[in-house]
Amino acid sequence: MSNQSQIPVVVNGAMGRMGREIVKAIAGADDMKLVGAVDRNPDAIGQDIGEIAGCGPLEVPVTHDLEATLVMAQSEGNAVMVDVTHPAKIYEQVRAAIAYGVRPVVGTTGLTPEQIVELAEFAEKASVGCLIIPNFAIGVILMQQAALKAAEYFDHVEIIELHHNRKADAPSGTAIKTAQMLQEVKKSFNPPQVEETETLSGARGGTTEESINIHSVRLPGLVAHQEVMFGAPGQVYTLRHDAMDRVCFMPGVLLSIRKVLPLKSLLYGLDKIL
Ligand SMILES: NC(=O)C1=CN([C@@H]2O[C@H](COP(=O)(O)OP(=O)(O)OC[C@H]3O[C@@H](n4cnc5c(N)ncnc54)[C@H](OP(=O)(O)O)[C@@H]3O)[C@@H](O)[C@H]2O)C=CC1
Ligand SMILES: O=C(O)C1=N[C@H](C(=O)O)C[C@H](O)C1
Repeated sequence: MSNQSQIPVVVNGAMGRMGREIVKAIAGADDMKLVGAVDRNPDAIGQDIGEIAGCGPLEVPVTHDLEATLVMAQSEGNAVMVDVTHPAKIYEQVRAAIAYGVRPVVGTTGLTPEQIVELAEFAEKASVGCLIIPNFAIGVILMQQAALKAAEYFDHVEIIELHHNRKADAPSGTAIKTAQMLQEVKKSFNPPQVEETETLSGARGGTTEESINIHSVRLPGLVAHQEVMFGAPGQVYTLRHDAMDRVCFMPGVLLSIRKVLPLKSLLYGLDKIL
């Protein structure tokens, strides 16, 4: 495919676990070209991100200057920024990308519901497409859809998410999105059966607006896993997804890059573009 018709993509957080995998996936996609690799790691500045990611030279040096990279990407036209960084800076980074007309595909989790609403309003005003995707793995979307079906029949549900212990945010963006999706059945989950006392604070996990308890486990050795457990008298129905390798997220990342281009507003969740 000619360079002209390739989608220019910036990866923010390119040195990270997800960032490196995404760099490789873009390098292997005929219809995309990596034009920028941003990371805050000072040791990597100027190094070729292709060499770092292990897919050979791409002639894209790592930079810490997101704004300059967005300006350059804007001049390419129809550009996309994939963000896989950290909850602390994500809101400002997505706003900046929208302001420069570079369409954000946000893998970074930790945005508050209020921030998502504000970004949606900003994207709409700017007529710039934006995707916030708490989980790029198709198996997770299937698990969420199965959970939505089960929620029609079960009134009691809890979510257990398990991740590696380098994860900054808890609970996971996936667990929050799963609980939000169950709102669609319009019922109040987990009606109390007894008056509960926590003798150890947090023992029952965090409780969402939907009255769903979320429990977060962090251990080395884990990658990204989630269980949605439904209970009813005499039965327990458990749905589980295991991400064994970050490669499972890459088809969803590439799909999101392609699907964000024609959008003029913000969509939240991979299910919205399947
Ligand atoms: N949507 C999905 O399917 C998935 C989402 N994620 C999410 O993606 C994010 C990244 O995860 P992961 O790759 O495991 O994390 P890592 O810590 O491995 O990578 C994050 C990278 O971004 C860098 N970084 C942090 N803040 C900034 C910033 N403001 N600007 C530029 N670079 C920055 C980090 O540098 P340093 O090392 O110096 O901190 C690091 O190199 C998390 O929010 C995670 O929840 C992860 C997997 C799947
Ligand atoms: O930090 C991670 O690793 C992951 N984060 C996302 C989340 O918070 O849901 C997606 C996936 O679970 C991996």
